[in-house]
Amino acid sequence: MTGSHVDRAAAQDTKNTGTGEDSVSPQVLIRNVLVYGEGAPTDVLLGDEQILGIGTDLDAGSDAEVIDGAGRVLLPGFVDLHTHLREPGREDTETIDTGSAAAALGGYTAVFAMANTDPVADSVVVTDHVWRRGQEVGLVDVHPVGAVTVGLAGKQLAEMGTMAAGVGRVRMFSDDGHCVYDPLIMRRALEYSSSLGVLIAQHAEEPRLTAGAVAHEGPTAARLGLAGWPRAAEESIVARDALLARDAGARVHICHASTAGTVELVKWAKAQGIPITAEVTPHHLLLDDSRLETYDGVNRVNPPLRERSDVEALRRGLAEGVLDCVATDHAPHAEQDKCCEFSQARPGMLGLETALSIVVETMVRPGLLDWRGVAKVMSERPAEIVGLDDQGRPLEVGEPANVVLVDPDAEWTVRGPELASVAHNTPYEAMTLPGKVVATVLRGRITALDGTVRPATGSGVR
Ligand SMILES: NC(=O)N[C@@H](CC(=O)O)C(=O)O
Ligand SMILES: [Zn+2]
Repeated sequence: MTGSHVDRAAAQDTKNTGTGEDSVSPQVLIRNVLVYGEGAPTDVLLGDEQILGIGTDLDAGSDAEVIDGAGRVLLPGFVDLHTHLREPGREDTETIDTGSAAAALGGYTAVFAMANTDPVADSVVVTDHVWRRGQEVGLVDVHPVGAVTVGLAGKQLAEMGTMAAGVGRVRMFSDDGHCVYDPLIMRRALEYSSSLGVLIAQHAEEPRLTAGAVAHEGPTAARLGLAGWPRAAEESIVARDALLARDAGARVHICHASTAGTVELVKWAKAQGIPITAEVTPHHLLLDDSRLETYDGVNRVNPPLRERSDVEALRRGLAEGVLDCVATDHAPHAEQDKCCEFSQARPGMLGLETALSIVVETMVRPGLLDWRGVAKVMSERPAEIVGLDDQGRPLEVGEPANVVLVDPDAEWTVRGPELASVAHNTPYEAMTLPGKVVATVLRGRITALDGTVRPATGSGVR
């Protein structure tokens, strides 16, 4: 049994024996905070399930932990639709424990753990394990993503229905890391997903166009002698899948949009009424392929860092709502898999603990998003896209007590070894970034405060 369950049982006892106001058990009082960064400072009182009160001079009683919210912004807890936690299989790079810690420190109250583990999450045994382990750790809701095809091999549909019906209630399926390339398989997956009420998330990469590719196809890769990944490899699949979704009457979600053309295609598809959604990663909002000059493997990622014009288009697309949300594509890799020659380095970079700061740097500071906009792209839209009704909810009395407290003015310097992940492959090493998560609260329980994780009692988190 997890600590949070124990806490809830204790709170339940209080409810049963207490009287009147005492019967509610407040856990956390945040004083003088700007809700969504707007209006006048107010107090927010969180119970073990719900937001109990928003107003001035709230009285929490002696049980509650008080957090100073002055100068800080309160948002709904973040939801990440794209996280690689590497358990089972590569626990030398990340585990559900360490990844959950990174998520809590990054302000997340729910993450979606991608299926490219070993064994692949193509069966209910694996997806239920991921969910259960996440609940035991108790720092963030770890929703398993199921594979679309058996072994991510693209040949045969996985048992999506069984995974959706399991304890882990899989809501999203993806072969991420691989594209569901065969259009017939993709069409069947979309048809099946719409009858199950689940979502297919596509890693859009036309594999014949990217064979051997390690970097964005452009002048930089040409000069550095790196094999190029053309924009068309992504865009052709985005266009194809929009059309397949239209015909199937199914929703499709585009993982890690990286080109200006993808933004245009998603915009076009939405204008046709096609139920398409898309995410963008923090690294594609900040970094471009000039990073490759050093041949440092830390900058290798799929899809690759593009050109400045793509970065600008992605920012605009996110600001305008063409791109729906930010997803980290947190992808831990071992030192030995990153330090080698650029072309040999594994693609992927850490993202959970730095996502908010990159969004502040690329979207808030330039005036492209206000804090309500940040709540939309990091909490509300991702929760809506996967149909989570307990996350990304408005900060109102009676809504779930899943929140993140942000210091918009704090600056911090990123040091890979200080991050909670087992692996250290952050592309922001030694960079000073704006905006810091002060506290994360999941169902009224503080999971991270002032840069320290608060393990649930008995969770076994190290
Ligand atoms: N993004 C990456 O470069 N790598 C991801 C897979 C993926 O998201 O495509 C990984 O699992 O390492
Ligand atoms: Zn991917």
